[in-house]
Amino acid sequence: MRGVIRLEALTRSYGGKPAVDRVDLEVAAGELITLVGPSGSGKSTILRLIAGLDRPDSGRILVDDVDVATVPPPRRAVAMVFQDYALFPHLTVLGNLTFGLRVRKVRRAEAEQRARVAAQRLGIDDLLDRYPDQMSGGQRQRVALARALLRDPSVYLLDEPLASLDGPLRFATRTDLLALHRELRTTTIHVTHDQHEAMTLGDRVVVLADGQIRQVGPPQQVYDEPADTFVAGFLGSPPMNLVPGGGVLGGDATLTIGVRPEDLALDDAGPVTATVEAVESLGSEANLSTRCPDGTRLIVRTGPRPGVAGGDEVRLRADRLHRFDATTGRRR
Ligand SMILES: Nc1ncnc2c1ncn2[C@@H]1O[C@H](COP(=O)(O)OP(=O)(O)OP(=O)(O)O)[C@@H](O)[C@H]1O
Repeated sequence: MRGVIRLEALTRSYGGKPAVDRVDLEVAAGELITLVGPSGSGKSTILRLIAGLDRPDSGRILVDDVDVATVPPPRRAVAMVFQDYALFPHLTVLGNLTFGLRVRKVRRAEAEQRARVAAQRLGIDDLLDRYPDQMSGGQRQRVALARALLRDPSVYLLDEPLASLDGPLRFATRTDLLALHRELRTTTIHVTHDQHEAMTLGDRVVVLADGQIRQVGPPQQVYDEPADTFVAGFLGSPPMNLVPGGGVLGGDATLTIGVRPEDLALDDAGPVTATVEAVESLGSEANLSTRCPDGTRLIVRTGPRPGVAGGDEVRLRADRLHRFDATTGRRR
């Protein structure tokens, strides 16, 4: 089926250290999947292996049920978009968009017609005569996306395509990406280390650490039921409070107890006593940094204007706890 990707025990090492370590993953036709993980966790390497820009040491990559090992990069049914656009500086937007079509012997008039349609879709049809250095980062990224669109691939591979955009533009482009995917339903693998993108963009999210998959699932599920303490600490900002042994949150030495900042509340009848060390006000909400008598630090998310200040003693209630094995870190 068009757009199905299967990775089987995919492995790639550099200098004896695995960058991608026995990764198994199946991406369904039409799915938008997000790879997240800290810097160096192997996200880009996975994309480069699928695109054929690098070769695995072992394992298989199947695109549309075909083992792509012997298929050279230009003939793979994938289009990759990088963070740094990789546009030709000496060509106009129209030139950049039609270049690949012309190489594939599409006639000029048809190539230009198709380029105009793609440009319209991404809202850059008034920029066709500009050169890359006459555009903003956001506009260049749209050109890169339009160019990927023109390849009509089975699979899009997006490597942090929004990373160089900021603020409202990043939000707008993210929304556009989602709309585009809803319309085209082309299988997309999207790499990011941005929390918001991980939570909002994908049908499923894949959390990577040290080249290995830690968890795969719908974003909300991964957030609500992290498979281990790494995933628990990685998704969420501020991250989940993790207390080895449970301490003030109860539990025992075989457990690490986790509680998300938003699951802690100020409550005069709450069982946990703590001292406020700092209040970080974010306008729509506030984060309190608190410390318990046994030294445990707990971050608490409250609404705006929590009515407490540094030095105040408060009582806390935990509404939802997560239990992890103290030794393995796995969810229990
Ligand atoms: N060409 C290469 N030569 C040597 N080591 C490499 C090469 N490419 C990647 N690595 C190493 O492989 C590991 C994974 O790198 P990769 O770029 O896939 O991580 P990433 O998760 O995409 O990181 P980032 O978020 O920083 O882009 C890192 O330790 C990196 O240093």
